[in-house]
Amino acid sequence: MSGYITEEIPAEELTRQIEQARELGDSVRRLVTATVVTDVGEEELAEARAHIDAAAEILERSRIDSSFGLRFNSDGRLRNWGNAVEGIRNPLAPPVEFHAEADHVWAEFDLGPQYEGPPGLVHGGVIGLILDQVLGNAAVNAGSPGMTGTLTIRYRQGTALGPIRVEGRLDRTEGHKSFASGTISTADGLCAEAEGIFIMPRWARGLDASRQLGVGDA
Ligand SMILES: CCCCCCCCCCCC(=O)SCCNC(=O)CCNC(=O)[C@H](O)C(C)(C)COP(=O)(O)OP(=O)(O)OC[C@H]1O[C@@H](n2cnc3c(N)ncnc32)[C@H](O)[C@@H]1OP(=O)(O)O
Repeated sequence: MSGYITEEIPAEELTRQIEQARELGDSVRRLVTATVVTDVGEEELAEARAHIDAAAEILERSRIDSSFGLRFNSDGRLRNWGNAVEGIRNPLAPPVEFHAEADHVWAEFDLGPQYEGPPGLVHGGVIGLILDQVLGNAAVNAGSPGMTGTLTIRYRQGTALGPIRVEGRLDRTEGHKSFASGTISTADGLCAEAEGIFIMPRWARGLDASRQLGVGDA
């Protein structure tokens, strides 16, 4: 399967690259938020756009031919910088930093105005995106990774934009299938709950366990 890449970047250099990636992602995330809520006049919009286009031209001077993929470094670190939920260099990702406990994974983070669906509330698709990842990570954390086969979401109440908490856990496994569940909540209480079936695909069943993870730690 393409997109799974092995690298040998010296540890110190990789640490520096990770810092730079986070900084770049954070700067563009700030830009995305500012773009949604800006109220400046026509002249300032034109000025900002010229700067943004100039920055894009610099970044485009050299680029990889595909998406970022999943990169395994020789020191054991994994990079999934393009991941839509936790990719540090992906400005579409919040990004979410998951914490792994013995029996569940969790994260707390803010969803800004770029994630709006109904006015003031998080878009339902964004909720699905986040629940997919947290349930998937719960399966990974429990040692039973897989790709999403089925994801069922119950939206209990609107999720206000701002701080949220997500949790996921592996409930049971059955052959190549992992059954996981999880929630999204805010200060208003439980907002959405999900159940998912994560399946180790046929093509991955013979691979080394580290190659089946599909999530990065950087
Ligand atoms: C490398 C890891 C990355 C790990 C990635 C970790 C990160 C997770 C977070 C991100 C998650 C994603 O976004 S993943 C991206 C979104 N998902 C996808 O693109 C998946 C697309 N679908 C597929 O690739 C495939 O259909 C699979 C992998 C779901 C299943 O195909 P398969 O590999 O051929 O499996 P197969 O042998 O037929 O079936 C195995 C068992 O699962 C059942 N089964 C098959 N499909 C489904 C289904 N949709 N929902 C329920 N159950 C199903 C079968 O009945 C069978 O049960 P039995 O007879 O054994 O009882």
